[in-house]
Amino acid sequence: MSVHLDGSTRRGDFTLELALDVEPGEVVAVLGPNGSGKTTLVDVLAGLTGLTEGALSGPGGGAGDAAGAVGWDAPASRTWVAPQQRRVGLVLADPLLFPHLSVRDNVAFGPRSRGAGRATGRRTADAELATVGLADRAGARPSTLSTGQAQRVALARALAGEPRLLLLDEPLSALDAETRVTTRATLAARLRTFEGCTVLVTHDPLDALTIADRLVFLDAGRVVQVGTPHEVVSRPRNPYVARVVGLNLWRATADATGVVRLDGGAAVQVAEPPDAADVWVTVRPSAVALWPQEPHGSPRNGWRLTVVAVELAGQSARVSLTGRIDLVAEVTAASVAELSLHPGTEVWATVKATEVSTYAA
Ligand SMILES: Nc1ncnc2c1ncn2[C@@H]1O[C@H](COP(=O)(O)OP(=O)(O)OP(=O)(O)O)[C@@H](O)[C@H]1O
Repeated sequence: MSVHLDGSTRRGDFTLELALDVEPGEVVAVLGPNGSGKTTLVDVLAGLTGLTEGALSGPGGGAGDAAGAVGWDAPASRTWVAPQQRRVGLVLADPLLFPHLSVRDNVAFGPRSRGAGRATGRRTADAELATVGLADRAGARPSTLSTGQAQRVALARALAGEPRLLLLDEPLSALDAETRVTTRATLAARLRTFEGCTVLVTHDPLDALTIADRLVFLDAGRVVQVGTPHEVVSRPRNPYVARVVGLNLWRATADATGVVRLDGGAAVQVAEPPDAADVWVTVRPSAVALWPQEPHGSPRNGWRLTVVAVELAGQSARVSLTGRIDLVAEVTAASVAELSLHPGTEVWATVKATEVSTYAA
């Protein structure tokens, strides 16, 4: 049974207002800048914060009403289901394992607190630990686990309680880069067989793109874009979303002759005239070429711009430029040296018309 939220809540001056559906078996990733309301959303779903308006419904708590949705929170009708009755599993950045219990007893805690006997609780725990590759650490104390193992135990503990809604709030953010890769893979594999609803809050686009079926972007307490990873990557509709997926994005208007003019004035040559007047324009950073002087030759878009920042990552670099337009270019590390790219350097940036994509805004 799905989770359905359509409502708002207030925290001080901040208002979170959104509609969100999560289907069984679906993983929805929630992304957004700091302070956009991601944790507030998790708190609302978990029952730690109440709605001020609207309604939230989720799967029924007992085995018998598993097929039906029940109202979890609706201030107008004074409906309120307490957090412990919502069948919600929660995993945070900190695994928060009980230090005095073995790994097995940590994981058995969920089923035991729902009334399972000692033997059943331990059997459930062992089965869950096996699914996250930790069957051999069942007897260990949490203090002897690596950070990645501890987080996998936290996931097993949340799932051993057979939640209908699993909330993962930055579950990988405290891990180092290498551990993050392996833990992400374990998480993705485990979630593929989880039949309940999952909401994953993350700052990392890679988590969202590799684990989630659908992405929801929040900004200032509102949803700014929803889509599958493919839709979001190919057609961002918000500057924050474009930054996350690493694309240059502008709003623009197209006239009857097909000339595309960016908000801010610069005209852009495109290969195919857009089929709408109001459009989004995108350019991949790797499609931007940088030159010391104005290049001559094939028709292309060219602007004289000033370097604002250079970020090196391995053999490539992202170069932020400003001037007639703001643009990010991705060039080789060798070009950074050849063109002496550093804040203040003036360069020519060019983009072929065939590398400019447009779609209706
Ligand atoms: N208890 C509170 N009282 C008043 N305001 C709050 C409270 N908790 C959060 N806020 C405000 O609500 C807004 C949203 O916070 P929230 O923690 O949901 O954002 P977030 O997207 O999770 O941010 P981050 O990525 O930094 O964790 C912020 O402006 C924050 O200052």
